[in-house]
Amino acid sequence: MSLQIRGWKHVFKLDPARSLHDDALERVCLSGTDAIIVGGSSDISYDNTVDLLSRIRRYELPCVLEISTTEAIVPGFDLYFIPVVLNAGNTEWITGQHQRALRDYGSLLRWEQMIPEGYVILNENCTAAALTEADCNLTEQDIMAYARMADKLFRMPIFYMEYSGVFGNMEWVQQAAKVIQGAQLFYGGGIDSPEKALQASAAADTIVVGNVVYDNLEQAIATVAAVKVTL
Ligand SMILES: CC(C)=CCC/C(C)=C/CC/C(C)=C/CC/C(C)=C/CC/C(C)=C/CC/C(C)=C/CC/C(C)=C/COP(=O)(O)OP(=O)(O)O
Ligand SMILES: O=P(O)(O)OC[C@@H](O)CO
Ligand SMILES: [Mg+2]
Repeated sequence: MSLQIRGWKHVFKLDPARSLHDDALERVCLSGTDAIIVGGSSDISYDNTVDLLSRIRRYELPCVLEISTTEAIVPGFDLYFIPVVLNAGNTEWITGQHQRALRDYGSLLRWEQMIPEGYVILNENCTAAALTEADCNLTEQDIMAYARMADKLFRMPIFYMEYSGVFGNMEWVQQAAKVIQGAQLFYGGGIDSPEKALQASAAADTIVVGNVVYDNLEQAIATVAAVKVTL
């Protein structure tokens, strides 16, 4: 299993607050996806995160925690993604919680496991937009500025275009891919078929597939083969 995120084309995002039968989890973990991200924007607890991690650990694939609350930072993940919501209206989600976490635990961290994500939330109706009070009323130029901010100004390893719940504007994703150089472009939101997976994968480096795992498992599994060439 590879922890080099650079090579990841497809990842599933599983939500500790939602239930997934063992058989479904097995199909997800054996699907050929590059990694599992554990994360969500509401009702995430230490207990439901530990539970999901231990179930995923039956399988040999990378497992990443996308931190959404300090109360649910569970040891034992391969990597930790740390969202920084660049278009958050409330600075708690840009530096506020991060500063307090670093103040309290900064000297104990294994930095090689911590990967910051420059997030831009683009679906104004998603839970994360409400939580972070994100300004989603953005033009293409605004978004490209955020892409450059993540990539060139802050040199973040990941720029994440987050449309959680709806399929986004692929032209904007393509434009972002053109303006960033060092950062890896993650796209997530509304991928619920192989066709959409292919479209998103043509624009972004890594696609993130979430809700469809819970809504239509067959379609979710089919997104993997759509973007990953098996030799
Ligand atoms: C053992 C160990 C590793 C110790 C580490 C110690 C430690 C404390 C390290 C801290 C390092 C650090 C700086 C942490 C940051 C702390 C923190 C809480 C930061 C805030 C992160 C943040 C901005 C969260 C916002 C929420 C967010 C953007 C979530 C994104 C994911 C998302 C949109 C998921 C989809 O959610 P879903 O619920 O599915 O939503 P829908 O309803 O739309 O489907
Ligand atoms: O749940 P969906 O809409 O697939 O989005 C995936 C992911 O980007 C959510 O953080
Ligand atoms: Mg979701």
